Amino acid sequence: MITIADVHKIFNKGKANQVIAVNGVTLEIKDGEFLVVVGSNGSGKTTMLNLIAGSILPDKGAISIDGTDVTKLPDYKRSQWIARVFQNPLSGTAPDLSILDNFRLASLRTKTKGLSVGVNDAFKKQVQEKVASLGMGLQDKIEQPMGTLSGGQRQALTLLMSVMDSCKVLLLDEPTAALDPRSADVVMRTADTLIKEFKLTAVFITHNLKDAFNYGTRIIQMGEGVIINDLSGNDKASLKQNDLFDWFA
Ligand SMILES: Nc1ncnc2c1ncn2[C@@H]1O[C@H](COP(=O)(O)OP(=O)(O)OP(=O)(O)O)[C@@H](O)[C@H]1O
Repeated sequence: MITIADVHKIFNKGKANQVIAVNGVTLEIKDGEFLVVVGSNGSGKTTMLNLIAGSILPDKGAISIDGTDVTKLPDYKRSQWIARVFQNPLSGTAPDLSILDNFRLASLRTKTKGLSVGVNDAFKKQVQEKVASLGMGLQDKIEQPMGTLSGGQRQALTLLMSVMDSCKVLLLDEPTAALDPRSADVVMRTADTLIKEFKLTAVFITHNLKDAFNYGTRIIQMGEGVIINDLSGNDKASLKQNDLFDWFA
């Protein structure tokens, strides 16, 4: 469970260009919940994600993960719980290294989920099987440098690598924004499968209302640094796509 209690974030405090990016958000994200976050540009979505990840610290309020108060912990100390996939497919992988070596690096990061670290054939076979599960035909290219792959292929592999370790929380910041519709679809379906398979708690920021409608167990809308809509369970399931468009009217 992630608990966010009355969290505030102000940039350039006291200066002419002060921005209240997050203005007192209180939110409990349950274990296994797949939370979709929508909202207009500048409404505070990425700031909220950064606060959960620890890449920025709040000015006020508290954040805990699994009962541990992480409010003052920097991001590298929160990485035992949290994996993150960014909008830019170039983030998160080493372009000059092969797919296989990128998996080796990822498996060294923490204790792995179902993959033993190694340089042997067994490790290679395990990586090939994992990569084959994406259905992108990349299992025959695992010796190829990561930088030679398309954005969609890289993003799908980044997802796979990010959930291999013992993380419980997956943060997705517009992971498909730079992808063509077909690749975006593959990446979203991969994310959905991995979230369910590893019983992850996920927070997914998107401007794509179709994805916001199709994925997730709960949806919130942010506006001017606060939560202005919050639907889960049957309320999320019975939401119509047009209702979602109306949120932005
Ligand atoms: N490092 C920063 N320094 C100053 N202002 C910032 C910083 N980061 C974010 N802001 C401001 O905080 C507000 C919220 O930004 P944030 O990126 O969280 O919004 P967002 O909802 O993710 O927007 P978008 O949909 O455009 O990505 C914006 O006004 C933004 O300009």
